[in-house]
Formats: sequence, C-alpha cells, structure tokens
Amino acid sequence: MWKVMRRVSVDLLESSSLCNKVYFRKTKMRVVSVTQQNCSLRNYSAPPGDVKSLRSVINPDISRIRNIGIMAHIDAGKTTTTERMLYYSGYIRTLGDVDDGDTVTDFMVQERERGITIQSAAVTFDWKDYRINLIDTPGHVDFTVEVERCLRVLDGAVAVFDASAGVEAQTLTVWRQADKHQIPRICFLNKMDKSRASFTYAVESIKQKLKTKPLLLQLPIGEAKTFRGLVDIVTKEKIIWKPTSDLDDGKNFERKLLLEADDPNLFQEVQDARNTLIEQVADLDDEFAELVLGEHSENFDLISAEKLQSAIRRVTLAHKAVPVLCGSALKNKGVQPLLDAITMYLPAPNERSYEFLQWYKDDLCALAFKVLHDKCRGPLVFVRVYSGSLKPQSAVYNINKSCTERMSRLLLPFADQHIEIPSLMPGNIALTVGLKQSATGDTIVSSKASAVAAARRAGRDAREKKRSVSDVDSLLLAGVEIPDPVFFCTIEPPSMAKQQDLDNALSCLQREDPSLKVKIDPDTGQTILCGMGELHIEIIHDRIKREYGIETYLGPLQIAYRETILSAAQVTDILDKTVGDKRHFVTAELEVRPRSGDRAMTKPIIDYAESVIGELPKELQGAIENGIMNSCIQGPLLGFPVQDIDVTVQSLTVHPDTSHTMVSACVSRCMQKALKKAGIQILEPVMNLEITVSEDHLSAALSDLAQRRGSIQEIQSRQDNRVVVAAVPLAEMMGYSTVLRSLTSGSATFTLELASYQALNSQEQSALLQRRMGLV
Ligand SMILES: Nc1nc2c(ncn2[C@@H]2O[C@H](COP(=O)(O)OP(=O)(O)OP(=O)(O)O)[C@@H](O)[C@H]2O)c(=O)[nH]1
Repeated sequence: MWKVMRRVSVDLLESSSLCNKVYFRKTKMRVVSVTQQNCSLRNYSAPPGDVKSLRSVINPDISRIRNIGIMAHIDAGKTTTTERMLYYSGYIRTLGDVDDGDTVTDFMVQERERGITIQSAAVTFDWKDYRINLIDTPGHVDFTVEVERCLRVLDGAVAVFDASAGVEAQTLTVWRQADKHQIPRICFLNKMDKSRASFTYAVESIKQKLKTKPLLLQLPIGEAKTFRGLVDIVTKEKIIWKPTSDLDDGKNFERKLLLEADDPNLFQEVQDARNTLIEQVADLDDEFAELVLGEHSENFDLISAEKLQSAIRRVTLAHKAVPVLCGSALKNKGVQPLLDAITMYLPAPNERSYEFLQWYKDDLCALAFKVLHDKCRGPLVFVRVYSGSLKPQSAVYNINKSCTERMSRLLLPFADQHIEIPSLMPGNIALTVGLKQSATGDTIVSSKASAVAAARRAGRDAREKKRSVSDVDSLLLAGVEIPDPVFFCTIEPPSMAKQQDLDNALSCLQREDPSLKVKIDPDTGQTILCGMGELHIEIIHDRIKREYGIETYLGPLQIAYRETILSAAQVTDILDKTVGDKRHFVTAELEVRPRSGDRAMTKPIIDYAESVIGELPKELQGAIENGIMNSCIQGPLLGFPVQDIDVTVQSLTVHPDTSHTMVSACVSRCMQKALKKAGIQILEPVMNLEITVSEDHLSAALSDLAQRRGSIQEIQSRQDNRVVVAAVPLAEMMGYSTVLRSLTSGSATFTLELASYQALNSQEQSALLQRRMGLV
C-alpha cells in the first residue's frame, strides 16, 4: 500500500511541469521497501525518548535555551541532519531516513512519500543541559513563506550545504531572509562522503557568494569515500567515528588530542589553520585582539580553547563572521560536534535585542508563528513568548484581531506528538490549544489594557525619536511578508452539496498557510486557488483529499499576470441614484499616473488635491480609498491586479444623504474608466532560473532555453558541472521538468524563483488576450 502510494506520488510529480527536482529523488524511488509496519515501529504515538527529563525541566534557564532553525537549498540534508540530532540527543531510539519516509520532522504523509519537507516542524530536545527548540524548514522555493515565518521566531540558524555543490540558488534566498531578520548563523558542510565533495570548494563559494567571512573551526579527515572524521581546530582534537561491530550509527567516536607524531602533515595543517583562525577572530574582536597582541603574541598555542571559543561566539553574535563545520549526516559523522557548536556559538533568547520588548515591560508578549489544524483539538497555534509568561486556562488578547481569546492547554511540540505543560516562560516555544481567531503573524498579549499601555509607550518613544506612527505599528504587530501567488487554477467539488465542505477545508488550510489565496471568480462564481508554485497547489489538492475527504477537480494551471497603465489619464464620473426616499449623489474626478520604481507594488499610492483633503472626514476618506483599492484588485483588461500606479483625487462632491457604499462604488467606476483611458499593459512574471547540468548536456539545455524566451545571464562552473543562470518568463516553463529530464538523461536539476514582472510586447499581449477570450 505504502509502495503504491509512493509510486503514484512520484508519477504525479514527474508529470508536473514545474517540479524543480528534474530527476525527482532517484534514490527515493529506488528505496521503496518501507512498509506501513516499519513506520509504526518508530512508535510515533508513544512519548519520545526521555520525556521525564524534559518534563522535569519544562522551563529551563533562558541562557540554556537555543531556538534554532535549519535552513538550506532543497535536498542539502536538513531533515537527515535533524534526525541525527534527535537520535544523538536520545529523543528517538532508532534512526529514521528520508529515503525510507520515516523521519520524525517530515511527518505529513506527503512529506514522507515525497521525501521533502513541506511544513516546518518544531521539535524540542535537550543536548548537554541545553534546551534546543529546533525548526526544520522547507528547502523548496514554493514554501519560502513557511521559512520566513519561522525565521521570525528563531534566535540562530544552521545553514546546511551540500559540500559537493556549495552555495545553491535557494541557499542565497534563505541566507538573505536570515540577514533580514539578523539571525546569527553556523554553516554545516554536509555530504562530505559524496564523490565530488570538496571542503575547499564549498568554503570558497560561501566566501564569494554569501559575501561573508567563514571561520573554519574544523578540517575534514579524508574526503568523499575516505571521509572518516575531523579535526577540531579550536581544541586541536582529532575526532574519528568508529562503527561498533553490529552498528554504525555514529554514536561511537574517539576524540583525542592530535599529536605531531600521529600525523606530522595533518598536525602542521591544523597548526596553520588555528593560527589563521586566531588572526581572523582578532581582526574582528577588540577584546580578543588585546589578548593576542599582548601576553600571547609570541605563541598562539598558549591561547586557550575557551578564550578562542568565547571570541568566536562574540563575532558570530555580532554577525561579523560565520563558523563553518563539516560532516556527513547520512553516514552519521559530524553531527555531535555540530550540536556542541549550536550551544556554544548561537545565542540564547536573552542575547537578542527586540526593540518592542521595552514597551511591554514584563507583561506577556508572544508571537503566533504557525497554525496547524487538528481534527480533534481544533486549531493548534505555535507561539513564541518574548516576555511575561503564558499559562493554560487563561484569557489572552490578540492585538491584530482586536479580540480576547481563551487558551485551554499548552503543549510542548514533539513533531506529531505533544506533551502538556503548566506554563511557558520567555524565550520558549510551545503550542496552544483553544485559540480560535489567532493566525500566523499575530501578536498576543495578556489583555487589551496591556496592549494599550504598550502602544502608549511605543507612541511616546516614536515621538521622541521622531519616527512615524506606521513604524511603531509594524514593530508592534510584527507579521510575515507574503509574496503574491504566481499560479492559479479553478477548484471544484464533486457535487454542489460538497461546496460548503470545500470552503471549510480551504479556510482551515489558509489559516495554516497564508501564502495560499482563495477567491471567487466574479463572472463564473467558481472558486479559484492561487499558490506559490505548481508543487504548492498540488500539495493543497492532495491534502484536501486526504485530510478532508473531498475529491476535488482542478482546472488547468494558469499564470497570474499583472496589469499596469501606459500613461496618465484624468476622468470624471457621476453617480446619481435614488434608493427608497434617499438620493445618493457623488461626483468624483481622479487622475492616474504610472509609477516607476524597483519594487512592484499592487497597492496604489493615493493622494488628494488640497481642495479635497482640507475638509475630508475620516470615514469618507476610507470609502474613497476602498473604491480605489477595489478596482486595483481586478484590472480592467483581464482582471489581474494592477501594479505601480499613483492616484490623485482631484475633486469630490458628495450629497449629504449619500451612503459610503455609493461613494466607493462611484470612485471604483471612475477608477476603472481612468485605467482604461490610460491604456493597459499586461505584465508577466519572469523567473530566475538556475540549472545545474553536466558539460555534456549543456548545449542541449541552452538551445532549449533559447526557445523559451530565456535570457542567459551567466554560466558558472561548479565542480564538474555547469550552472546556468537565466531569466525566463514563467509562461514558458510549463512542462520544463519533463523536457529537461529527457534532454539531460535525468542528470540536471533546476530551481525557479520569481524575479520581477515584465511587460509583454504588443504581439504577445494580443495573443494572450485572444487565448483568454477563447479565440485561439
Ligand atoms: N551522500 C549523502 N547523502 C545525504 C546526506 N544527507 C542527506 N543525504 C541525502 O540527500 C537527500 C536529501 O536529504 P534530506 O535530509 O531530505 O534533505 P532536505 O534538505 O531536508 O530536503 P528538503 O526538505 O526537501 O529540502 C536524501 O536522499 C538523503 O538521503 C549526506 O550526508 N551524504
């Protein structure tokens, strides 16, 4: 049964045109021996490992907590590394394998079948007196929002790399996201056992592409097939993994001081690497520089490992450099030192500074960062507490939703199983049961009065620092930026009777996943699903079937274009309508202008002529802006969102009896006319494409790209492979995975990421219009 399901899912994905794994897990397809029984052997319903010890320290000292994320390009080995961490910490007793579909963190059926992470999973475990809350995030670009929302609550991250590939496309994206949230990082060069693994190459690519300063804390002993251990440069200890007679689970390793007599060459290499590390750190940290230049300037050997570790910690927390470690998660090597490095070099929650905390004093301030729908318990909301404490059976106030909610229980997340806890202190992460309104990105405080007091303090602070009020708003209500979807399709239930069930399923899924958008087509009344990529929509379709028992039908996948205007235009409109005994009378005059700028913005910038703004009541202003926004959601040509326009309300006359709805309606109609008069230009999503292909198949891949309106920006070398970086319209990428697979005998991989929206030329635009009208 399991085999059959996996086979089906592989076929499904293979047929999907935009799956970015061209060879889609050849290894996974080979390893199909997992049975349902195997999975139950992992005993997912029983409490994991040493739950008693976790219970006894529910709220450890804040300095002993590490909220850590694992991030990387797809397939770098995040889940495998996480699984090893859980095993060595005693959280699980047998090692799971992504290729066998039985890891703890990939617990959704779709994740286990496909061997990919879709939802980020939070797991809590202890490592040498430290509490680690670890989040395994998805690597596939379709789930970037999932990564972003988790980064909001992390204090540190481990960036995992495939040592044979170095920095890959999605690594850059997640690295930039981590920069945005100022998250200190450690790099883990995984897959050192692979045939083309190269420590030097991977480090160089980190230096060049991520523009960061790597601090080499380890040197590998052997590479590829000969990889068998490492040297800790800080302590000069050699770590060699030794399988026991019946088990090679990586638990057994020998750690001893490297002596010159053991291996003179390696000894010298380590000596040099340590001196370089000391100089590098001294350059970045004044306190350490004093030590190095002072008492130990003659002999760096006298600098203790502890002093060096403290300095490395300071430069890591100050984002001045990034420690680099290596290993092979699959071959069970290097993960224990990585865990040590997490506790040693990444920050505790109280070492991060959050400006908004000062406004709450010691009152509760928590952020909801993820929602899961549990059939029995209802919505489960993941929260991170920043200040104050959370207790079960208490009321909390959600600032974003302006509502008070009651929380019934607090649970510690163990992937798909949960342990009940009596309280949650600052710096910690847990699941709440009972919050019905809270969604991803909401700020939760103890009461409305507390929110008001915090807002008052924030306002006072803003005035002192001459900051705008909207700045303060965004700090108080820190949410997650959701990019616009690029794909959409219709979704239909098997019968009208099932429409209500489908609506419910979609609204639950939307609360879990804010990047999923659902709307109703105003002309046909059909439900439209909008997603971040083909895989995203496919997974949603699958979940509706499996989790909600509704067999739905998807229409053909379509591209989400945008509309903009070509020139400025000014239009006047009059609405004169009598409803009952009331006469509604509005005249509006609007001017629209194209806006140039780097960022595509679907929200128009609205301003008012002086004669209008002087006497405009707030509610009336709201009605005008509603009308303008509404007509920008669906452009006049094909109904796509309108981007990059400025609007000026030049004049407005409103009869005293006129309702605000009528004002909005008049303004909206006036906008539509103005947009049409200004001339509509269709914009298409253009993607950044990165193909990793062998030299033999390079020319085939390039000539195919030329037929797809692709423009090649760069061809780089990556070990024996070539990496083609190109910009290609999304509309040309349908069916690409199948084509690339046949062109390259399944050896190439690619990633696709939205870059910008660009104008179609007039021929392309009229061809698209004809297609949409069903004329061709
Ligand atoms: N040779 C080798 N293969 C590895 C290693 N670690 C992971 N893999 C393999 O690489 C593939 C991807 O591993 P995952 O752990 O699922 O990678 P991931 O980064 O979690 O993948 P996504 O969540 O889908 O982005 C699997 O086939 C693993 O068996 C390693 O150290 N060496």
